[in-house]
Amino acid sequence: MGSYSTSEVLNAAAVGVHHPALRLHELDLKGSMSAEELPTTSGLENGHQAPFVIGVAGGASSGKSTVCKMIIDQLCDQRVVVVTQESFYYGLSDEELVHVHDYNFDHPDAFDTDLLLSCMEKLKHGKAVDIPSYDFKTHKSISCARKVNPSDVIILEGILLFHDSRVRDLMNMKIFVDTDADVRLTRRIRRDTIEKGRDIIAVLDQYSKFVKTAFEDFILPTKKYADIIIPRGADNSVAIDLIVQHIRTKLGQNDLCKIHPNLYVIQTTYQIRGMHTIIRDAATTTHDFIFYADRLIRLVVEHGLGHLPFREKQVITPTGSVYTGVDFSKSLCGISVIRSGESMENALRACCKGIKIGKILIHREGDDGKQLIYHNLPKDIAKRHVLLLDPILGTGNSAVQAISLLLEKRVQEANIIFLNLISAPQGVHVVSKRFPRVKIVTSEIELGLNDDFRVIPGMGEFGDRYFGTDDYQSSTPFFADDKNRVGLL
Ligand SMILES: O=P(O)(O)OC[C@H]1O[C@H](OP(=O)(O)OP(=O)(O)O)[C@H](O)[C@@H]1O
Ligand SMILES: O=c1cc[nH]c(=O)[nH]1
Repeated sequence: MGSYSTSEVLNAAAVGVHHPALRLHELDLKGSMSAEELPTTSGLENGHQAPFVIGVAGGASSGKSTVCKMIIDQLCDQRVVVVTQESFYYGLSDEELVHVHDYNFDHPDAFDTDLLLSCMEKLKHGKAVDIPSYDFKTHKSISCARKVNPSDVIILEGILLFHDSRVRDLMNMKIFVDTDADVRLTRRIRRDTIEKGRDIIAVLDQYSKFVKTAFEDFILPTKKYADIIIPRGADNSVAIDLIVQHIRTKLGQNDLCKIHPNLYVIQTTYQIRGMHTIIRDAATTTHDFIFYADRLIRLVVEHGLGHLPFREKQVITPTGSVYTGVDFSKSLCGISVIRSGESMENALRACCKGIKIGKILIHREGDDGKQLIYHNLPKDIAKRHVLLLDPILGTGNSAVQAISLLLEKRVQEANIIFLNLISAPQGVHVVSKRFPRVKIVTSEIELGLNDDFRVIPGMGEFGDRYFGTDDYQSSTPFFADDKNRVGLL
């Protein structure tokens, strides 16, 4: 870790001052989103938003893959895929194999760049692709070896990625990992002799014959195309933090919490991403959908409860010691928005013994209009903190109807915590603008809404999938014996 803080470097960059932690060429640091620039339907094509493509180039053993890994780890709440240029090595012919030591693997002609371009074109248009794999032992290419799905962020990594202008043109951000030649050579010797068991003379021979000259002739000249040059590669964590901040800004998701301080997105983990992957998959059975939605709901409910006020409380432990803790808030209730919100009642009951739960029914008229048609709320609701339950925040119309009713019943705006599984930025914007003191707790922020006002990527019609009333899963049994799970409509 260098001795510079991220904000120090950002400030330096923002006012155009050179900072030694990174060299900025064209990085647009003024790109943070205002509320008006939040993703809208028009920014999305058939529900697909073009991925952010990052190119990471630099000499062999410069630490490119470690830089990529650090970026991926920090972007763990985004869908990120890495595509390596090495996957696009041409396989060697029998004749080339005989003279493999004379083959220049560091030359631009060693790569099937046309195939790389066609794969990237598909990924950029939101289509899954089959990527080849190159076997470093046999020097053969295996076509269609790995399926890569479209993602929010695509990282392209390789020594010669900036050599071909068509490949460069694919990239939203170009990073050059600039590591000293002696460090690269030392790493190469260590990797090839210790990890690959190769003879040191052969390694040095290849280095001086091909690797060094290719770096000077083809790789180094492409450094000028980089937007960001990272000195010291993966050791430069300040530069990597900055890059991640910039990507987040461009994706426009993290900023939502800055624009709306009432929005709380639960800290993601790979477990949470895994659960989301299952419930978002159209092929998931009703049984699995319920199981994983329930797990996620429980996490959101627990997180939401953490926003309730508390009083300090001391207890005596079995060892006779004093434990200073807190006492749960007692005056609360849940209000579920029929019917999808009812799926969240069990989790709330499991966390808050004996909690009162009221209901609100909002009727959807057409695709956008909503009308409140029924409610049954605790009589003393005005004195309570209210956990409003509805797994989907889309346009925000239903939430606005529900919250308006609660305010009519004299619930304090600051006493409302709206719990949901997924929130579209549009809904967050609408609810927060109208009710800035209502807290919104969610597990993921979505890309936006489609032309039918459905959340995308979303999970389809939540109520139908949870209560088993959707067409494509109608043969799957659901919990007809559980009155909470048979919708009330
Ligand atoms: O933010 P909005 O655009 O208003 O969308 C969100 C609403 O849509 C869903 O209910 P839906 O109307 O699908 O009814 P259901 O729960 O009965 O299936 C969801 O449970 C919300 O209530
Ligand atoms: O995408 C959406 C929008 C509203 N309600 C849902 O269940 N899904």
